[in-house]
Amino acid sequence: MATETLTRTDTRLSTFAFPNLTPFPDDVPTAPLLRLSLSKLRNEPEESNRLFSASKDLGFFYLDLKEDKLGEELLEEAKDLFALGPRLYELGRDELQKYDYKSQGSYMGYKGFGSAVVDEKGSLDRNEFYNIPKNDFLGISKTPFAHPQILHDHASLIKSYMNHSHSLVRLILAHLNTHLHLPPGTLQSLHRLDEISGDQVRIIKSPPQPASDLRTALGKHTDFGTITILFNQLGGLQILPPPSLVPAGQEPQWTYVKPLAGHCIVNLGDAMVKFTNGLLRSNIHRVVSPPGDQAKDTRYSLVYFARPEDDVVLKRLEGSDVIPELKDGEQAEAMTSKDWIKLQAMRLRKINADTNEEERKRLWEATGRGK
Ligand SMILES: O=C(O)CCC(=O)C(=O)O
Ligand SMILES: [Fe+2]
Repeated sequence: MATETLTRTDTRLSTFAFPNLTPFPDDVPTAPLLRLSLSKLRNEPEESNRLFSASKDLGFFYLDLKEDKLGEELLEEAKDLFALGPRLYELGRDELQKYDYKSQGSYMGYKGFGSAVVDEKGSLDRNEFYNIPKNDFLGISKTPFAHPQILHDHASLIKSYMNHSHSLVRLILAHLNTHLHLPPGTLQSLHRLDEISGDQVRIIKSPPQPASDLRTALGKHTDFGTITILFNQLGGLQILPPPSLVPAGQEPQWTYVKPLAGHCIVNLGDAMVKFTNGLLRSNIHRVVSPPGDQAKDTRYSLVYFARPEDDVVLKRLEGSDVIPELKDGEQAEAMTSKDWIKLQAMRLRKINADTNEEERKRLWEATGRGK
């Protein structure tokens, strides 16, 4: 009996800790994300109120996944996908480049290292990532892309992770739907698992940077979709807090989000801002070199992006007395989710080896993301 308990405890520890990684330094300021619990969210109305507050104030929160069946399945699968990451990138950049579908107008598949603009100076990114489309892995696409064999070898893990992430997203949407006083099921009906959308799993790799030349790995942005579920093990993610959360008289400072074992980080994307006419927040964030000694480690990061179905028009939702009205004379935008995500995902990747610095600066300027 004692042995059985010990074994079980050991397994749990290996799931919830960050083994073999340099700890996050304790002298670095960290962002004040609310810490919510999935198991409490299911039972306690106060936890649901905190979720709504976090979605309005910062648009980012931690979600403790422990002691919940869905949560623990996600933690287990996230751990397995973190183990898959290095094996995927072992294929090498030349091999992975075959799966870059930019020339076909798609952001799915591989994005090579240093192939997107990250700031107003026209600097290039310091990461590579692979976007695994839900459409392809759940068999919804009529014309799936080719993907590396190692992803197909782990298709059941990837599918299960997509299913579970999507369930978590729909649970969060159900809470938001209630607080927004929308007709029952409104948000969920725009995010059906089996419909074509830009949903994807992203596995990111950022190698250690030269200590004398630390740069932004992933440029500042808001996420374009609905809800992002993020697993971090090393620091590097930073948010710029909104003025409402900064003490009077101080300027907002980029602040690290400390990864917490057993938790995911949840953030809201632009679609939620458009659906709620600005009531909910999609906060600006970026990825830089991890803090302190963590900078020497290779950083992997795992993301699930949930986005509205392709045909959904991103505009204020009807039927709520909580969502602010459009101002007099203000026109509702009429872009579909498909067009919005594609525009945002591709605009900083419109470069090649010949694109000079001036052109890269202009591309950044055109995004309106500022300095
Ligand atoms: O790697 C991270 O922590 C964040 C990644 C991110 O913001 C993104 O891929 O949109
Ligand atoms: Fe992001």
